[in-house]
Amino acid sequence: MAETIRVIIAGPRGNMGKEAVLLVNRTPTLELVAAVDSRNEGKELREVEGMPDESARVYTDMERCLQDVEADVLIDLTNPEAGKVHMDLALDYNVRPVVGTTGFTEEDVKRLRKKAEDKELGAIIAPNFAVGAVLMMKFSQMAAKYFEDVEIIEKHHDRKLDAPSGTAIKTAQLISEVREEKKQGHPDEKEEWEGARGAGMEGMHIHSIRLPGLVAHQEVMFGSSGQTLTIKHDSINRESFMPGVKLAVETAMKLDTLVYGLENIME
Ligand SMILES: NC(=O)C1=CN([C@@H]2O[C@H](COP(=O)(O)OP(=O)(O)OC[C@H]3O[C@@H](n4cnc5c(N)ncnc54)[C@H](OP(=O)(O)O)[C@@H]3O)[C@@H](O)[C@H]2O)C=CC1
Ligand SMILES: O=C(O)C1=N[C@H](C(=O)O)C[C@H](O)C1
Repeated sequence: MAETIRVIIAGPRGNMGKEAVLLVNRTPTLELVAAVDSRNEGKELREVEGMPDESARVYTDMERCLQDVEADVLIDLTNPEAGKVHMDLALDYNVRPVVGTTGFTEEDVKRLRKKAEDKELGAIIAPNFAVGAVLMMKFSQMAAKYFEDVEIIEKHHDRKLDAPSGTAIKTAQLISEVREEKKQGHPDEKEEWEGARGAGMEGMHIHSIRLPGLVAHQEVMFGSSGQTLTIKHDSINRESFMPGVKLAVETAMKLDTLVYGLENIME
């Protein structure tokens, strides 16, 4: 039988954290050894409303948790500020971080990769754990070889803190690997209302929509003479992300570097 992976979850009451707790709870090869929350210090997780029957202790201080508990992997699903601090601390304490939290810059990723490699630890930052979303990004990268003009439209629930989404940024980065920089639209185009053309990266445009009722959705729309191509993905619940979280936790145990993006570990 495979060895059990000891997991800490940061953000267990959040939309994603809740699903991650259920994932670990139902997976025999994973063991929840602690949770890091912004409240509920010292409780057992099962005493926290909405949590399953897990005896793992809740900490409000990540460093204290890492000092007290023997763990293999930290799953972080919090917010950009906390996520960065947590990831650094996990590496300090030889715990492999699997981070779904978005809002990491390219500089953050570079610095953290160096730290993971210095410590010979696996680490994963995945802007999107949904397999379909990863395929949508890969297909968009393929399409970008044939279409120079592209607009990314990402749509999320209105509780989301960061814009553009981590997925939209990653999509633009993957496209930019195969596409020459190009200013799109009319050369004399002028934004009459600031923001009308969205955010920009190397001439690509990213539009962020936030509405109650949405979960996580993205369309990558390409256009050339006489045709458009739209590649679209929808996550209609947070369970959609969990197979990717499990894959990332298992893979982090075998790596000695930081991987940014699930496409790098999907067979
Ligand atoms: N990679 C992926 O596939 C996905 C990534 N995400 C990303 O994951 C992150 C979380 O998303 P989501 O679950 O929707 O957000 P939520 O706001 O629902 O959950 C975040 C949780 O983190 C808690 N938290 C905040 N600060 C700390 C801290 N310092 N220590 C411990 N817990 C803390 C919050 O507690 P409190 O409310 O008390 O502040 C809250 O319970 C976001 O960055 C989002 O973009 C989301 C979906 C998929
Ligand atoms: O905040 C979210 O909900 C999501 N965040 C990630 C992102 O920023 O891309 C992944 C997914 O889109 C859901």
